[in-house]
Amino acid sequence: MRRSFAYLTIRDRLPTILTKVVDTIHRNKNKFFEEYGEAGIQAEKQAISLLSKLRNELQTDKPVLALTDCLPDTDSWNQYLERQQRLQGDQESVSWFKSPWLYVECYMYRRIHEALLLNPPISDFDVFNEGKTQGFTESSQAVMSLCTYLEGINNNIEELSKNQLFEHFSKLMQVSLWGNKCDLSISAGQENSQKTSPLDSLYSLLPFILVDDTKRVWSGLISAQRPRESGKTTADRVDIVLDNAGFELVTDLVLADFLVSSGLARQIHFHGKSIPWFVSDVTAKDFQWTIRQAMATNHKWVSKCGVQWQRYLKEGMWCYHDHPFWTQPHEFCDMAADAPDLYTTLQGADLVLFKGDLNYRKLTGDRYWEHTVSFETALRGFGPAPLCSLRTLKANIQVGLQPGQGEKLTSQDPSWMTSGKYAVIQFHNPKSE
Ligand SMILES: O=P(O)(O)OC[C@H]1O[C@](O)(CO)[C@@H](O)[C@@H]1O
Ligand SMILES: [Mn+2]
Repeated sequence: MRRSFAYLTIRDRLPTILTKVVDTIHRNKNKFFEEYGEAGIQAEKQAISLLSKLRNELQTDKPVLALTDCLPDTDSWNQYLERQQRLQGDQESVSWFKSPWLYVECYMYRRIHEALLLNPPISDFDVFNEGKTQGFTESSQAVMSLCTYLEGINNNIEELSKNQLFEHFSKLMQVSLWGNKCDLSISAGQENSQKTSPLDSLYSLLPFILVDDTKRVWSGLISAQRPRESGKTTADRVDIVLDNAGFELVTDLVLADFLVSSGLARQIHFHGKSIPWFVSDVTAKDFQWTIRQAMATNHKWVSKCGVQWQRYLKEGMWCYHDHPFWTQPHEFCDMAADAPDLYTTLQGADLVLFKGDLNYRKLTGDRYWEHTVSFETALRGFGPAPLCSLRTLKANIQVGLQPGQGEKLTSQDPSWMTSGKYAVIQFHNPKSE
């Protein structure tokens, strides 16, 4: 694994992220003092010392330790560790550099959370909050042009033909896809916002979409349409398994708005993270903050979108959920056994959109599959509902390509799988295969 992308992530990117976390906590010392007095200062010191210890364990390849906090998922994490220890033969060998990349990377974020949880006055401090809010603020131009575009569609949505609706659907899927470039984990927390209008670049980005199943996704949604109580004929529910806050979340909200206002779906269920995760992932707080922020923006169409989104939530057309499974290291083919309630929830959807790279790694079990292996094979039975991954490539894994396509890409651009420059819109319908 030396020199591999996984190795370099653990050696370089994760310690950098931890150093930034320590720095963020330290910079907020005065705030903790103002809020909690001396207890706040003690908590700050204690959390920093736990995080420094964590960084040292990582850098010196120490064994992975059991969690000591008491969250509902603590036991499950510790059982997962025991399973790894059994698989690898002994306790010592489950260490940072000798364990699956997906596991240790998820574990690091869970340990960061533990360090705060063990220091009660500051336990709900989100160490990644600043970066996420900054990501939104710095993308304001792109947010404005996107909301203006949506207003243009919504304005005469009743008059649009099926073909015109498909064109808008396809564009907004692509916007949401490219929104995934803006994550803060790949850049180790370095600013990574969207400066220009994504709509203007869609055409020139088309050659970078390696698999584009948009038409299949569309057909799936159309075939799920039924007459509803409202008098409209729509599919019932689209679920969006969110990835990053900031610009990406806005692209997802815009897509969700379009799905509802066009009558393609009656309801949208969003799935976010219950703890701060992979630097920029959406938590309930980020979700609410983004909508409030949009409402308060001094731009007619952005604030109109914000007000509409709030109304959708209030009236139940949109709902937000989180589930501890999303912040565990499990591959999604384990979901039916390890989180049956979540699996059952997803089964109620007509379509589940999985945003981002980490979700792709979990969908495909983060294995080095041959590039020509089908998406269905890599899912290994996971298929609660028709599903689609919208992912820019940021990890050494890609399935469902044409024979020779991967080799050609490697010869043209050796970092094609990790640069975030390429993307896929990859669909699987468990019901039709
Ligand atoms: O936000 P995303 O798209 O899931 O990306 C998360 C990033 O974190 C990584 O796990 C690397 O740390 C990559 O897979 C990816 O670059
Ligand atoms: Mn992410």
